[in-house]
Amino acid sequence: MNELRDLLADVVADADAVSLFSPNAAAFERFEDADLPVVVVGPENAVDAEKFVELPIDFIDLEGRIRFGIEGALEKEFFEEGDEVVCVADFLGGVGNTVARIETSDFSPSGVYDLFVNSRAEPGVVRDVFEVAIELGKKGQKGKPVGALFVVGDAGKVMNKSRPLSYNPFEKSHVHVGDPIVNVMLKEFSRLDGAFVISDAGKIVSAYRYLEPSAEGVDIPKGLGARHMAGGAISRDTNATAIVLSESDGLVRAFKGGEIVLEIDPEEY
Ligand SMILES: Nc1ncnc2c1ncn2[C@@H]1O[C@H](COP(=O)(O)OP(=O)(O)OP(=O)(O)O)[C@@H](O)[C@H]1O
Ligand SMILES: [Mn+2]
Repeated sequence: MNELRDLLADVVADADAVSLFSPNAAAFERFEDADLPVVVVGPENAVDAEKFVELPIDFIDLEGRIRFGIEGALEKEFFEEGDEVVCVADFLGGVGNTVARIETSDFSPSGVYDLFVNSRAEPGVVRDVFEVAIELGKKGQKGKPVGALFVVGDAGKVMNKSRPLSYNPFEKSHVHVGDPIVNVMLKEFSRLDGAFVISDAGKIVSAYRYLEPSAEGVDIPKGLGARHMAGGAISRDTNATAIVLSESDGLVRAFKGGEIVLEIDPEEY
């Protein structure tokens, strides 16, 4: 099939770099002597690659994974702006079955890499909160869909721009996201109104906060209500990241600088 070979040759012609997504050792070895930079993107650096971008969460959709990898590699200066990058990825259960050419000059960053790596809060904290939100979205609360709003990082300022709706069950405790017991507590309290406030280091500062940020200049998609507006606005008015689970459409969205930077369907996890 020369036609197919030609087609693939066009896709990879004059590439400036290669990016391997979730590679196995065999796939990586094939590129060992390549004269192009090879960037590995995955949950861990199993092949000991020199150029590596860590995936903080398991992006199920290929676009999410590729976006994160490209944004991370650009940020780490593994690629230069304008490079043409060939990505090799696993798709629909296949291994190394997908080749995509990305022109980084036409690529507008979604901010997803920034969300995890350059947030005020520690990357592991953002990831842990994301995971709680996804799990909550999957299971709901006793089978019923549930919504929740987590405000992560810059907690002092967030507290100043909010007020309590009820007594704070975390008042005197020193608990952190990621502890298994805390995940149970967060899920339990998510039935109640308001937002959770979490510090840069992952300490749960408060539950039941009613956020009162300035919403000026915040533009969220039509159809999303007060919870999302509050999340978007607090992420603009402070350096916090807001992670919002919608009770009505079941999606988890992350806001930074007033913008949605990531939207995930927990059912696909
Ligand atoms: N300013 C706020 N601060 C904290 N929590 C808020 C604020 N506004 C709304 N909420 C919480 O969000 C809940 C749902 O509100 P609303 O339905 O307007 O939001 P929404 O964006 O449509 O979210 P959902 O998709 O979950 O319905 C409220 O019951 C309340 O607990
Ligand atoms: Mn609503």
